[in-house]
Amino acid sequence: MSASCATPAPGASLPGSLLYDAAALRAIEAAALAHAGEATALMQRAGQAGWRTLLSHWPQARRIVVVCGPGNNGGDGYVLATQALASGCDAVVVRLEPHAPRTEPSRAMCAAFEAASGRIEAFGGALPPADILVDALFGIGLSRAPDHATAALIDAINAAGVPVLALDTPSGLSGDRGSADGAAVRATRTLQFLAPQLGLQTGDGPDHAGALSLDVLGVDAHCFEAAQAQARRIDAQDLAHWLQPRPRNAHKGSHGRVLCIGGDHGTGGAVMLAAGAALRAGAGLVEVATQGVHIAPLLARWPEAMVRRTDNVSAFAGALDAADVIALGPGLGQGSWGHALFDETLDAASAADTPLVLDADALNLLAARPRGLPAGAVLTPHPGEAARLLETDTATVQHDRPDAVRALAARWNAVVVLKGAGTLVCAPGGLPWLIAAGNPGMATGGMGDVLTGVIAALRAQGLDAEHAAACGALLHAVAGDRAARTAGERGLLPGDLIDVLRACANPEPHP
Ligand SMILES: NC(=O)C1=CN([C@@H]2O[C@H](COP(=O)(O)OP(=O)(O)OC[C@H]3O[C@@H](n4cnc5c(N)ncnc54)[C@H](OP(=O)(O)O)[C@@H]3O)[C@@H](O)[C@H]2O)[C@@H](O)CC1
Ligand SMILES: [K+]
Repeated sequence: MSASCATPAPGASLPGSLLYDAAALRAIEAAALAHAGEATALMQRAGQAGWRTLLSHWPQARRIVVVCGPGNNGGDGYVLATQALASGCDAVVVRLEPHAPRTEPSRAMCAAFEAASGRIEAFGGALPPADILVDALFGIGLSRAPDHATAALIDAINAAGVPVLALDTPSGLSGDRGSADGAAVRATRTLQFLAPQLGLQTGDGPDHAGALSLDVLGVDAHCFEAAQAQARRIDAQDLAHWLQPRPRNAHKGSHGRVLCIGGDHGTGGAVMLAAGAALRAGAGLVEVATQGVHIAPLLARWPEAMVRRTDNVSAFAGALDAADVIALGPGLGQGSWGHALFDETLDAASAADTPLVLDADALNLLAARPRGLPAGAVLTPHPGEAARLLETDTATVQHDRPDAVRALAARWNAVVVLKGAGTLVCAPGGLPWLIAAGNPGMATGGMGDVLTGVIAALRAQGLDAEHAAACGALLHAVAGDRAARTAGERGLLPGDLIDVLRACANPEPHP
């Protein structure tokens, strides 16, 4: 294999930024309190940051309704409401009877609000008229699904038809897992405190959190050393880290040879998409092993590809030997043809240690007939395939995507790309990568085939399995966003991504 993309040397700095969970935030908070003293000081800063955020995004708002819960998240809300009053706005706190403040600092902030003649209303089924709602019900202290009365309050927030600013976390959503066990606020914007939470950026997180802001509350940088990160977030800016300009004396052999295997009768388009994506993502040579009936249309679309008919399985042994990377699965099916190709390919790849990218039916076949994989394999399941690979159900995977991707990587000793909103990529025992790009237009048949081709092409160009998977998932998502910018998300096709892949795969180098 060649090296036209760069895998960072061990210890080299990695792109992106870190994401955390509630335990990490507690550790940062403890370090900050040990350093700076009082909890009320941090709460003051949090509420003031909330007020600044509200003012900068909704400067016209005059009627401000703050929904406060019983903990310190509620305390932040009382500070914000007090600030709003001081600025001449009409600020009202709404809360459930059992949600009177329970912590020392939130009691103090509630008392300060009342001392400033702030009004507190008990929620009786309807919220007062508002230009904006502030969600200060629960933050990182959410410990269970909201009960009936709390769910009614959350439903009223979501039904109010005005912008919602959530403090720290949209109430009801787990900032660790990216899922909700019951009712959860759908915010227009969420202002996170201290450090960004992983759960706001994967699964249901983006739909509930809305736009994201962060305020570190003036906490000293060393306080963050105590916190264990849960993921590394990468976005479009980070592509240039891996996709450097090519050396001037490169030749096609420098960029590796990808073999795409799949396309049973009726699903030939899948392997064509994978091959086209591999070509556009920069593979030096792309060969396709498929049913003979697909060869003519494939060559009409991609004359650059080499083809191998596989009506007879033994006919493509030479292609297996020659490949630097094998992409197995697009359109493979689970019939006898697919089974035979699956077995033959895994045997050959294991014997020769050829890097594999497995998708679609290759994953279903693997789940049905578990076997060891050669080192450095990449699996790209959607949540349903992930559930089969973990012998669980899709809801369980989506309930805790970070846990699922770590478990998959450990179970299969492979790099795993768990697709869906906030795609996660994880190597065995590694820190997951969070792909901060992509859009719901990409939830269309064939998008996964494009991803498979992209990852295989990057692997062929010299990235190791983890970096090929992370960079490939990012490149795929960035291409999806670029294609959607032209004419919208609805109706976006995998072929639209392939059309823009080349432009995305050649980012401007960092200065
Ligand atoms: N980290 C920091 O440095 C800073 C943190 N700050 C802020 O503090 C927040 C964390 O505060 P927190 O620990 O008091 O937790 P919080 O989210 O208010 O909720 C806990 C309360 O809710 C209750 N409760 C939970 N679930 C419930 C349910 N389903 N239904 C009903 N009740 C439920 C729970 O009751 P319990 O589980 O104990 O019965 C408890 O009473 C953080 O997100 C940030 O906004 C900033 O002030 C400054 C810097
Ligand atoms: K909240």
